[in-house]
Amino acid sequence: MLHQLQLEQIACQRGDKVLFTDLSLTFKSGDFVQIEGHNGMGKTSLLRIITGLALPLTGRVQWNGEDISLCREQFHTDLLYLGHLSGVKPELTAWENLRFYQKISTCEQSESALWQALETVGLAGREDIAAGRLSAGQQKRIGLARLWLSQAPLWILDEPFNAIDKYGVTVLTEHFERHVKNGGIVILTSHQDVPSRILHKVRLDFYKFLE
Ligand SMILES: Nc1ncnc2c1ncn2[C@@H]1O[C@H](COP(=O)(O)OP(=O)(O)OP(=O)(O)O)[C@@H](O)[C@H]1O
Repeated sequence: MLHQLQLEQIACQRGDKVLFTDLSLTFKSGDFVQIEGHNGMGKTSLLRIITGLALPLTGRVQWNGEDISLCREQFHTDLLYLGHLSGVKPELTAWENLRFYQKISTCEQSESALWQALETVGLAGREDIAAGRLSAGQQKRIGLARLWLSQAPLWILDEPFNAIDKYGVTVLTEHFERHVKNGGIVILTSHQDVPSRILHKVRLDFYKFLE
């Protein structure tokens, strides 16, 4: 199935400040997109609007032709959002964190897939240590391991490469490319260069609100 995410004339306000206006974009199956912009430009705010976690000042977000507020359940089945903190619970081990994710989402449910995901992100052998006692990069990898379990077509990722080493960035990027080649959509923010030839960039500065 082909998917489409459409942003129509989005304006975003945080506090008393309008960050950007008139943002209209369409993302389709096969799109791998990086949202670019300086610190504080509104990248995280935009991702939160796209996921439905925040409301735009004006405009609307549509998933497969329907407003996301009207197809909430389907949209959340189709979406994997990893925010800055990736939702990792520090008191649970890597294994328990992923098991919890399997329980609460429509994703690959088998235990062998869980072990494979841990192995792929380099956490095999550390699966029984509480996440809070792992390094920042290892904690980040627990969150990212979900990308190897997820069956959601739409991946929205806020700074997925933060704290990830160079080899990890390559492995992740290849995984994103595979996902979009299989009909998925990947939208991410990153302050570092993403080593992909199929990546498109959207500069948020172009939509900056000018007072
Ligand atoms: N809870 C909040 N209340 C009011 N203003 C906020 C809040 N959170 C963020 N902001 C402001 O909104 C603006 C955009 O923040 P946002 O986190 O979306 O930027 P960003 O582009 O993702 O930044 P960075 O590159 O530093 O991660 C910033 O100026 C910030 O101060």
